[in-house]
Order: sequence, then structure tokens, then C-alpha cells
Amino acid sequence: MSDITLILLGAGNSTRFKSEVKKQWLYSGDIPLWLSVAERFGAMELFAKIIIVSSAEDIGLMKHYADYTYVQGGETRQASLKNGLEDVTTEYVLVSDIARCCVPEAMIRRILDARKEASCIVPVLPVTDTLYLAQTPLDREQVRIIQTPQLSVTKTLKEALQTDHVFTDDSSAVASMGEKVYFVEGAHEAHKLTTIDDLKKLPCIKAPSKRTLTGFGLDIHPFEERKPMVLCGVQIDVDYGFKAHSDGDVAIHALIDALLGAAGMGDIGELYPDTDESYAGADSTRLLSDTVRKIRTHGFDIGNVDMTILAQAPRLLPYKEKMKHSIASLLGIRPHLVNIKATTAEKLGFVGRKEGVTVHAVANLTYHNWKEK
Ligand SMILES: Nc1ccn([C@@H]2O[C@H](COP(=O)(O)OP(=O)(O)OP(=O)(O)O)[C@@H](O)[C@H]2O)c(=O)n1
Ligand SMILES: C[C@](O)(CO)[C@H](O)COP(=O)(O)O
Repeated sequence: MSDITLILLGAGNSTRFKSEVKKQWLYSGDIPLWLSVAERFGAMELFAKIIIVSSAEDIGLMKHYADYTYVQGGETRQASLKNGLEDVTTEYVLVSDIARCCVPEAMIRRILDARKEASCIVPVLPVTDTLYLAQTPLDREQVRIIQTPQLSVTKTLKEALQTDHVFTDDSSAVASMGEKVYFVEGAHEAHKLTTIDDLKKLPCIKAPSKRTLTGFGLDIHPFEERKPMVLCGVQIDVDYGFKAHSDGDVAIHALIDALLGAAGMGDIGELYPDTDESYAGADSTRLLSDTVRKIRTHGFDIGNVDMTILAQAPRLLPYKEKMKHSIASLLGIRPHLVNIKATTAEKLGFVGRKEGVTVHAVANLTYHNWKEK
């Protein structure tokens, strides 16, 4: 059994990346970057456990992809690391930034092979440019660029972090205890993905696959007297609406399920439970906007959507154009990529008896093509 646990830190906000998509969720081929990093380390079969530290929202989604130990992060890298360490029981812990997505295997082995040398083993690069601190030139031979992963004795690192002082990496925390830090040669491929321009420096990230992902959604709501009716975010001029926990926009609910289905993100009930009082009477356009945010920040672009509304009543033809524009604007796509069909049920079944409405929706997504932006 290995005496090393791997912690991958991925709870950052990608602020400096300045893109709608979080850097951890850019697709490389058919998988998001965080998963390609976990698989790269995992393939070495060197670790007792792999812990991925991420935000609560991301963990909910990550669980659909692979079975790792997921831990919720904190406000800073250090807070995230402390949370991850709570789950570590092995003698050593290897900590890496998910943002360093192309760490070469040889560099990982160099770090692990040096484990007996000190309480913390750190990969470094020399500085090749002249350096100044304010107006004073520095001796660059004394300066090093620090990378991750870093290997620490778990007990020492845990103790070093029992402080309010904020360190930018594990080695500075260990060094603050008067413990020895041992440097091994880093690698340019282990460069950290911080800004969009860094993508050019990281050739291990493949272009996203051109796969189209299709999702299907269906929802049914019975009518209720004396309620406003809203479909696709558009007010329908009748004196009855839908019985529901939210505003009952059955068309938007079906569309949310189609989008979540295509993204592999579960269903509307998991994300916006009808047992949650905060969604009582909720405006469904706000739920759809939140779904769209989730989809875009997690690496997908919306292609087109198609919906069929099965309603014996009310008559929807006069509203279809307005509905199309409403949905297009909520999805942030052009109107021709939204198709809305309405049909009666030929007086058959509950729809035919005018007891309620059913909506079917289909949505297509692609991986956000960061390579061609
Ligand atoms: N609260 C935080 C902040 C950062 N990290 C992780 O620490 C690593 C180094 O951080 P950085 O590259 O700065 O990532 P972000 O914090 O996402 O970037 P930014 O500072 O631009 O927001 C990243 O893998 C990041 O996900 C973390 O786990 N928890
Ligand atoms: C840990 C680190 O990657 C070592 O170089 C770096 O300090 C992280 O800094 P950031 O500001 O959190 O990107």
C-alpha cells in the first residue's frame, strides 16, 4: 500500500483567466482539464488515495465524471489545502495545482525519489532573466521559480498550516517551521495555466472534441384556475395557469432538463428541488438563466433547441414568435436556433380533456472551442 496521498487543488475562481469558462473545465479531447490532470497522475498508480479539492457546485458535477475523494475548498489556496489535508492519513502528501495541467511524469518521479532528503520536496526552475527588486539588481543565481507538485511529510505540513499567516505554497509554510526544504529540477511543461495566453505554452492540452451532445427533457403540469399562465417566459392571456411549486412554466422546465441532460448534469429536481421553499413561486426564467450559467462556465456552448408543446388549450400560435425570442435571449443564442412547435392532442388523454399541458424539449451542446477563440 502506498504511503502517499495526492491532493489536487482546483477550488480557484479562474479570475485571471478572464473567460466565461472556468479553466478547470476547458475540454481537452472529450474530458475536462481537471479530469485529465487526475487521470495523468492516477495512471502512475503511486497513490493511496486521490483527493480533489473543489467548490461545492463543481463537486456536484465532478461526481458524474469519476469516483475520486472530493473535498470542498476554501477562500484561498491555503484554506483549500487545509480542508484537503483533513482527509489524509498517509505519511506523505503530494500537493499539486490542477492549473499545472501538463506536469511530466519524470518530474513527479524526481520529487518522489527525493522524499528522504527533507520535510518538503519542491520542483524549481532557474531564473534566466536579470532581476531587480525595486531599484536594486538581484543575484539571480539565488532566485528560484517554485512549481508544484510538492511532496511534504503530512504531519509537518499540517502543523505548519496551524496559523493565520497566508503562504502562497506548501514549501513556504514548511520552511517557516525551520524545516529543511529540498529543491529538485522542475520542468517548463509544468507551467501554471493562469491567463488565456498560457494555453499556447501547454501543448499537452488537446483541442476539444467536436462531439455534439444531445439531451431530452419532458415536463407535465395540470391546470389551476385563477393563476397567471407563463410559457417560455411569455405571459399567456387566459384566466388559468399551472399548478406547481414554481411559477409552473412547464416549457422552461422541459428545456432545463434537456440542457442538463446534454451536459450530463442530472435533472431539474436535483438542482432546484421542489422541497426547497426558496423555489416556491420561483420565476422559471431565473432557473433557466442559472442553468445556462452552469453549462457555459463548465465548458459547453449551446447549439440549438427544439420544443413541442402539447396543449389542447390554450391556443398558442399567436405566442410562438414571442416565445422563440424569449428563449433565444435567455440562452444567449440566435432566434433561428430555437424552434417551438405547438400541437393539440386530438382530444385524447389528459391533454385532450384540457386538464394540463405536456412539453418535450431537445437541446444540443458542443464543447466550448477555446482553441479557435
Ligand atoms: N481558493 C482557492 C484558490 C486556488 N485554488 C487552487 O490553487 C491553484 C493555484 O491557483 P491559481 O492558479 O491562482 O488559480 P485560481 O485561483 O483559479 O486563479 P485566479 O487567482 O486567477 O482566480 C489552482 O489549481 C486553484 O484551483 C484552490 O484550490 N482554492
Ligand atoms: C503554489 C504555486 O503554484 C507555486 O508557484 C503558486 O504560488 C500559486 O500561486 P497562485 O497565486 O495561487 O496562482
